[in-house]
Amino acid sequence: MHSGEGRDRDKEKVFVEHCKGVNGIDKVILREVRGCSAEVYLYGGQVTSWKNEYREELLFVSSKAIFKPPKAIRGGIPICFPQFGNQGSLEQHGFARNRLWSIDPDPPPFPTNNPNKAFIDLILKHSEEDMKIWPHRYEFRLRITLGPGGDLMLTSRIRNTNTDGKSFAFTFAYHTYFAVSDISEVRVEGLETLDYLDNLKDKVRFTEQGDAITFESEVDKVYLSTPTKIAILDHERKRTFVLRKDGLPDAVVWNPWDKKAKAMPDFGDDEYKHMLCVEAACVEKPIILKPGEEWRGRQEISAVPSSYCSGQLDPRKVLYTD
Ligand SMILES: O=P(O)(O)OC[C@H]1O[C@@H](O)[C@H](O)[C@@H](O)[C@@H]1O
Repeated sequence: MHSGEGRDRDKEKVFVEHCKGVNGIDKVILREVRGCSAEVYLYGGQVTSWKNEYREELLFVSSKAIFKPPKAIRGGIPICFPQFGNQGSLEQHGFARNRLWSIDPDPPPFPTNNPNKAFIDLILKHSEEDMKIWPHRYEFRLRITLGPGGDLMLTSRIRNTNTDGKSFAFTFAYHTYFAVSDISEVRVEGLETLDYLDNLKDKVRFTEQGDAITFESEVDKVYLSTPTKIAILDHERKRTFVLRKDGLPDAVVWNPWDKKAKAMPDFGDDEYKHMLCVEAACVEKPIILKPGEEWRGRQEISAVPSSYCSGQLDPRKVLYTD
């Protein structure tokens, strides 16, 4: 090996480092030059950390999270596939979040002028065991990219590789747990006046009234056909998360509040105060793929100082223009 090649490889390592996480599970750390980073566990293909250039954690992971099959890791960005929630015959939120993913040896081409160096391609495929509960062949490719400005992008490509001519249907979510200072100081913009299914009321359909959404009790709602941008404003920390999505019409908003928190073994009693799930999802109308067809769903999240979004800018402009 030429020493130049070695140096290049060392440089690449700065952007993508393969190591071991909790319980010796394979983990990948993505880093960008300004100091931001993200961590991805191969177990679940799950992002478990996303930090800004000040090394502040932006995602919530429970102090009681269990990093061991069959439990999914409580926090970060679990992938719900091929079933969201309990709408179907599979375990809650499907099985992708508690399977061991692999590094994709043959990732699909992305635009060649892509300046991002901090990315990882993962893949999950049908196994003989899983075909007993979901009788389909598929390839699920997940690219996780940390942009130079610290934005975190997840792109999923799911292909039907059935050889028996059968289509399959699935629902999906990026179950993102945002870290917030105090849930009672948080506001979500972009979902007001929309229809939603209330999971706490037998999935009955309601219309959201009034202004931005705030939190004072348990929430478990699936907002339907939402705009592509949603903002989560954390007043106390003066931070706004902006979520952009593509191919994912719905958005789930979940906070378990005190009673449910106590009932979850892998979640601290008071931790509900410091998290909010806003999930880019496709729940109401399942995606149907014929053999050979591929679906693509993308989520991009960024964290900006709140002054950028609230007051100085018309929130409508932030949410509805690109
Ligand atoms: O405990 P789990 O399986 O990770 O699910 C957490 C929550 O996930 C949300 O997406 C669902 O809407 C809730 O109903 C559910 O309680």
